[in-house]
Formats: sequence, structure tokens, C-alpha cells
Amino acid sequence: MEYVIGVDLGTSAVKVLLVDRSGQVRGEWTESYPLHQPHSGYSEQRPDDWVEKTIVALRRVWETAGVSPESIVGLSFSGQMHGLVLLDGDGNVVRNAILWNDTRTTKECREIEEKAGAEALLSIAKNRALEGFTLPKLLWVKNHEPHLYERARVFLLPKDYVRFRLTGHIAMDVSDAAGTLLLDIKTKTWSETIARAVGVDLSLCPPLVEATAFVGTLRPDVAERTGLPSSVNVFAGGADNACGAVGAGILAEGRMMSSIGTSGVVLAYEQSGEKDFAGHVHYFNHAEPDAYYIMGVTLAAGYSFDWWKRTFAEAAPIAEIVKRAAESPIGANGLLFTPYLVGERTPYADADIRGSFIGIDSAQTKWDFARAVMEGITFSLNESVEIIKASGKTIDSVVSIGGGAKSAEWLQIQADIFGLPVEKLKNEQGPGLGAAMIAACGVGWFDSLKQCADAFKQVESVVEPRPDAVAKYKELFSIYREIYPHTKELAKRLKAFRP
Ligand SMILES: Nc1ncnc2c1ncn2[C@@H]1O[C@H](COP(=O)(O)OP(=O)(O)O)[C@@H](O)[C@H]1O
Ligand SMILES: O=C(CO)[C@@H](O)[C@H](O)COP(=O)(O)O
Repeated sequence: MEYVIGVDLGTSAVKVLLVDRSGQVRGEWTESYPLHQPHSGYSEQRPDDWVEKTIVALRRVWETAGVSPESIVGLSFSGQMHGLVLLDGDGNVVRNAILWNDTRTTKECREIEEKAGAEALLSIAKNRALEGFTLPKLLWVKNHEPHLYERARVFLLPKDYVRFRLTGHIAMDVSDAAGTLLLDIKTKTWSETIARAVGVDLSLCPPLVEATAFVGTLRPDVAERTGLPSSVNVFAGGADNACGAVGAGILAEGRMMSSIGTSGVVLAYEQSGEKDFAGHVHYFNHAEPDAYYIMGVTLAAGYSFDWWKRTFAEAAPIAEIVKRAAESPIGANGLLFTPYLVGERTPYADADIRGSFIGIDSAQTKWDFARAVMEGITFSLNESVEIIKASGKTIDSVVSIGGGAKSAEWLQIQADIFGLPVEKLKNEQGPGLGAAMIAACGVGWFDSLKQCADAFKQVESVVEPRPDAVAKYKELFSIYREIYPHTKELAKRLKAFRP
């Protein structure tokens, strides 16, 4: 029996999956690492933590599954997007990585728009300048830490850095490069026009490869530490949302996915790179060559849920919180929550907005608050569902992935708020499975990602929307939508009081 490995470098943890030829997950191992948030709006991680934890997980996954490491033939990656890793000429990290959910770069976004022009950004990079993207982070380092910027010789994204440390090869895949704001997404080349306009030297950009490309084999020291043969074929891998989409079979028009991980994402397949969504949604290259996707992002989805648990119900297991929250009625006895704990991206690109509970009543319990948090996160995702529907796509159902898909109650809330059937996958493993599928195609088990998805994807159940719940949520959603305009200015004035 042969196996491939999918490494998903998430924000909370690295998850490593061991997958056989039939798509069954035969082993999994997770290692978590900390997030550093020294100020409000800042979010960093140590790239070395990712590497060390990935190496541990790569060993533990085959040891605990009881398989021979010699039977592992391929490996690929999925990674949290946009994070800036700067390396000096010797390949050493120059500073901590600045992550996708770090929003310190509002000024740099305006600088990019001014210098490159909002229209040029939309026609070349197909996206607006948003705080989370990589180019604003690069400019932030240039503006605030010029001595570190001077030392930098190349920038990488999180999983590209881990791949570099595992194989010794520097490369960035196109699906992740699309999230830098420096890629011409139609020609799949670095944009000289944008780089020149904002004053970034193109020599900082690494060589580009497709997500499916073979990049090399394991370095001997890594092979020794992981116990894997150094002959394991390593394939580039892709952005976590692109890989999540591959794992969920979002490889044809009309397919949509919702993901509740640390972030929340609603994503739809797009065949063409020629459309203009006017920056209302992110528009990126897919992990499948010559395909695209559009998506909306809620910055704090599972992150809001974790914050609530940590702050108000630390000792309670997640399953208990979800069960008690489900006992609260639709609308949580008159309580609404907006999940803007670290600012927001879609539909409000606003780094200063913060969350709120509206309608607090003395009769409510903490479980009403838990329900309001789950509903508020889902309302936020629904803003993206609405934008994608309004773009003219016909969507019949949604595949749900990520931690949020693990609970039946949250799947029902999604079906009722989206007003669409929600598919739960058997063996739901999120983007790690997509990464393993890239490796499975790379080693020749399948001719295409689509063929692999047809073989691997198994729908466990479909949760149908309930008409009475859909009607109630429609009414609640219209109230939810009014919270942002009413709290926008208040949140700005409170900024001075934040840590
Ligand atoms: N059983 C569960 N029910 C609902 N939500 C869950 C459950 N388990 C985990 N989560 C949520 O999922 C999130 C983690 O999802 P995951 O896809 O693993 O994240 P990431 O890839 O960002 O590290 C957590 O923030 C948590 O809030
Ligand atoms: O910024 C984005 C997408 O644009 C995020 O979706 C990151 O890619 C992190 O994802 P998770 O850790 O939540 O999976």
C-alpha cells in the first residue's frame, strides 16, 4: 500500500494527513503553535515554530498510523494565505511573519492605491488593496523597519517557507501568489507595473510555480528527523482556501464552499480570469491550473467562537457549548453578534470596526450569547453568499468544511441562514485533503485534480434548510446588516482606548 501526505499549515495548528489511494485518511496528527498579538490589530507567528511543529507532525503521523515510512511516496502543502516571511541572503528569517489577520497596514493600502491606482490594481491583480494582503505588509516593513527591509533578499508565504526548509528549494505557487496583490492573475507573472509603482524591487519576488508542480525531495537532515525517505516527491501545494476547494470538489462552475476555520470563507469556482467583480470579492487563481475562484472572507469566524469560549466558558468542551447554544431559540432570545473582533474584510473592508452584542436582556443566559456568536459568524458568511449570488452564479448547494463543519447544529444554522442545502463530507479534513490530492495527482495516481476529487470526495449527509427557520433568519439578517453602519463611527472613536 502506498500513501501520500497533505500538510495543512493553519493559523491555529499544522495538521498532517496520511491518505491512501482510495482517499481514506489513514493517519492524522496536529501540532499547535502560538499567535503573537502585541497590539490590537497585530498578528504574528514565528516561522521556525511552523517548521519545528511540521517536522514533529510528519514523524508522528506515520508512527501512530503504524505504516512503513517507505510506503509514503508524495507530499504537498496547503497554507494560511498572505503572511509575509522575509528572508536574508542566507535564507534566515529577518523578522516574525506578519499574518493574514494583521490589520496594521491601512496607511500602506492607501499608499498602494494612490501610487498604483485602484483601477490598475483591479485590472492586473484583480483585487483591492486590503490590509491582510502581502504587499501592504511588505511596504509596512519598508516604512517602519527599513533596516530589516534592507536585509531582505526574498519574501515567501507561510507554507512556501516551510517547503523551502524541508526541501531547500525556494518557490511560490500561483494560487498563494494571487493573494500578495503583486501577481498579474491572468498571465500568472509578477506585475512589474505594480511593483514599480509602489517602489518594491521585483528581485524580492520568488520564482513562481503551479500548485501542482514537482519541486524536489526532502533534505537529508529533514528525512532523518521525520523518518521519511529522502526520495519522497514534494509538490508545491496551494493556498489553504484553494486546497479546501480542491478537497471539497469545488472544481466546476456552480460549486460553492463555506469554511469555518480561524477565518470564515465563502468561495465559488470561476472558470475565467477575465471578469471584473470590482473588488467586492477576492478573485484568485485556483490550485487547479488555469482555473480561478471568488471568495468573501470573515476575518474572525472560529476565532470569535474561540474568543467567546476562552473568555466566558473556558472549561466547557466545544461540543457542550454547541449543544447548549442549540437549545437557545433562533435569534438567541433577541441577541445579535457581529464578529468584527479584529476588523473585517467582506463586505466591509474596515480595519477599525469592532464586534458588538446588540439586544442584551436580563433574561438571557450565556448560552444565548454562544448561539448569538454562532449565528453572527454565519450572518457574516451570508453577506458573502449574497454577493456571490448577486454576481450571477447559480448555486444549488454549499459544501461546508473547517472546524465549524464538525457540529451538526452549526451545519443546520448555515443551511437555514444561507437558505441552501449544506453538504457535510465524510472524512472532512479541510484543506489538508486538498493538499494530499495534489500529491496524489503528482505521483501519478490520477490524471487531474477533478478525477481525484471524484474518487476521494464522499458526501456523508446533506442538511436541508427549514422554511420556517429560513424566514426568521431573513428577518434577523436584515437587522444584522444595520449594525455595521450604526457602529462604524463608534468603533473608530473607541480605537484610542484599545491596547
Ligand atoms: N466541534 C466543533 N464544532 C464547532 N466548531 C468547532 C468545532 N471544533 C473546532 N471548531 C472551530 O473551528 C476552528 C478551527 O478550525 P480549523 O479549520 O481547524 O482552523 P485553522 O485551519 O484556521 O487552524 C476553531 O476556531 C473552532 O472555533
Ligand atoms: O486570509 C485568508 C484568506 O484570504 C484566510 O482564509 C487565511 O488563508 C487563513 O485561513 P485559516 O487559518 O482560517 O484556514
